[in-house]
Amino acid sequence: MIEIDEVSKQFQTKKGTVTALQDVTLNIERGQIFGIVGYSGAGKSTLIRLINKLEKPTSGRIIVDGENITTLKPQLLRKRRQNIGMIFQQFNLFKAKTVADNIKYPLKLTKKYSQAELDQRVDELLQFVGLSDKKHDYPAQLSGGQKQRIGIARALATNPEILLCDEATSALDPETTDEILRLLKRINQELNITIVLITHEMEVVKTICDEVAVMEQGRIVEQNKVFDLFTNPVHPTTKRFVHSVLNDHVPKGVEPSRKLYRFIFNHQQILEPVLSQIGRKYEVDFNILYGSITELTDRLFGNLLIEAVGSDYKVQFALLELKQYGIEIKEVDGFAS
Ligand SMILES: Nc1ncnc2c1ncn2[C@@H]1O[C@H](COP(=O)(O)OP(=O)(O)OP(=O)(O)O)[C@@H](O)[C@H]1O
Repeated sequence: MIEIDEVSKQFQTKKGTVTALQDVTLNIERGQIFGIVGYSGAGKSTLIRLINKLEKPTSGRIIVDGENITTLKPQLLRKRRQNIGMIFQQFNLFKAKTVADNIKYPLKLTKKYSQAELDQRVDELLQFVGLSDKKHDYPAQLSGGQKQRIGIARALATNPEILLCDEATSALDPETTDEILRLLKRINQELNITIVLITHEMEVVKTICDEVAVMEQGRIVEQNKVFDLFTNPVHPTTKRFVHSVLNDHVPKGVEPSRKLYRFIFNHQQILEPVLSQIGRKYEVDFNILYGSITELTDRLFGNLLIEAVGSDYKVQFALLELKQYGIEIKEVDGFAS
């Protein structure tokens, strides 16, 4: 649905040329919630702003719904933009307009609707985001979460097929963040809208994304389905992001001389008491030092830090048999992982 093809973007500044994006290629399929994660300055905002041509690429092509938007004439571009809604970290509501007028704004630009139709659409959207009672309020009378709901209602007004979210929950507390993420999930599932979101918070990716690209210094350093990226991160930056939410560190006070392993397993094995069975068979005690079971895109992901106590060769046999159950086992060498 969205193809970003070898896109680079440079900004000319007083201090010289800044390269914000370098040869970025990305394919975002219809119906997905696609996350783009990276630290500050990685190029996320620039990338998302290219999708609705708020920025123009220096080179490369951006194809949305089969159409090259990089070469679109202004009039057609205005029309195509109605198909792409956008929400922002700071909500970007018009302070002097009521909630209803904020939501009507993009519809009025199209000049296609009667007053009665505008009012009906506002009512529908307010009901969808759960704020029907705020219709005549001004943004200053709303909480952050409510402002973002209105931002979302406004972005959905023209019935877009794509919703771009620029750090949409970064200004919100964790509870409100959860509410907004649940609303985004509903938008994706009930309205079948493809969502592209940028964030520096891996928790957001973990909660709602299907697929994710990790950015660093203007490049995509890794891209994968969320489950695969969390269970098997490859690039050091991805590992740092993943570790930030999985808390899979070695607890303080564990001496480096002990035999430690990281066990990674999925839903199937969680149900089976393989660890105790195999431990008994080979006279190996498995001590769980740290464990987490995380839900990722509706699948469970188990991650245990385990000490194996037993003679070396029996431990090796036990580990071999555990691997046959599909458990991935990594030796934790000097606690570096
Ligand atoms: N309009 C601009 N003019 C000059 N440089 C820019 C401009 N926009 C972005 N940049 C630079 O491009 C690089 C990428 O910025 P961008 O805002 O896309 O990153 P980001 O990952 O979204 O970071 P943040 O989360 O801090 O916004 C940075 O070095 C930034 O300073």
